[in-house]
Amino acid sequence: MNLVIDGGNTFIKTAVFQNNTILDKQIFKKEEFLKKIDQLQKKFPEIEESILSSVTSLDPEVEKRLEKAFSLLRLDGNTKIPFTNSYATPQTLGIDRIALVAAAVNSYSGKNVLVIDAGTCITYDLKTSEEVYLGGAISPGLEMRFKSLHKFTANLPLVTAKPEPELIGDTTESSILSGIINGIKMELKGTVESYCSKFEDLTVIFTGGDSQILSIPLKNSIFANSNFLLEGLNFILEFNKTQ
Ligand SMILES: Nc1ncnc2c1ncn2[C@@H]1O[C@H](COP(=O)(O)OP(=O)(O)O)[C@@H](O)[C@H]1O
Ligand SMILES: CC(C)(COP(=O)(O)O)[C@@H](O)C(=O)NCCC(=O)O
Ligand SMILES: [K+]
Repeated sequence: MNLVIDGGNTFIKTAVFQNNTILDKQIFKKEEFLKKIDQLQKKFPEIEESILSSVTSLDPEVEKRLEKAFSLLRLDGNTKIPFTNSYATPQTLGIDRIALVAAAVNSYSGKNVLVIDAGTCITYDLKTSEEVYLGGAISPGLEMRFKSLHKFTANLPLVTAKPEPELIGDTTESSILSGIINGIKMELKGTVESYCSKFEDLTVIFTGGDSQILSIPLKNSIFANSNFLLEGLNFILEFNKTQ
């Protein structure tokens, strides 16, 4: 039984896997981490291995607790991975993006895949049909855009996201909702189109905490998968057991 941990810039996500099936999934803030580890250890005493991917620094006590409770694989730039990483600066590559590409290898090997993860940032990652990771893009996430409009202007309010805003906003709030949510959707559609024109038979995976509210029409080659990064971490953990 495996415990996989995805430490993002906003939330920690964990999943317990048994034979590639998720038995439990949690999403929580960093401050709750220690309590959550104890709860998971009690609920799933059969957990033996764990993998940690964090894009931010964690409380050293957390890592100590994880190492004590389960054998811990820390995902970093040196971890063995099931694909060729041709990113020019592998040492600065977000390890969350490594996990997303591993998930693409696991579920769609032999295919060109674009993985879009809408969280604190929106990341775009391209894996070729030959299992080579080329890179992609990093764009400000949904909340970041609301916060930046508020923080970097004199009078704009901090608006809370609402689904499906009208194209033409006729109030300050609806103008901001349209500019941000419709703007991101147009970014998503335009980016998918650009990648589709460069890579034939492209599979697109849409994931991340904001993928629901930012959902775009899922054509036959676009799939939503809220557990994609967690699946990628489990695949890397299983892959390293065979190395
Ligand atoms: N349970 C939740 N509570 C609050 N916000 C959530 C929740 N699930 C998803 N979200 C949305 O997901 C976003 C964070 O997505 P996530 O992929 O976890 O980010 P990251 O991986 O960068 O930490 C938040 O900005 C929020 O809009
Ligand atoms: C871009 C990210 C902050 C995304 O993190 P997230 O939205 O999952 O919190 C993370 O992938 C990162 O820190 N990347 C480092 C720069 C790079 O990938 O080139
Ligand atoms: K992300």
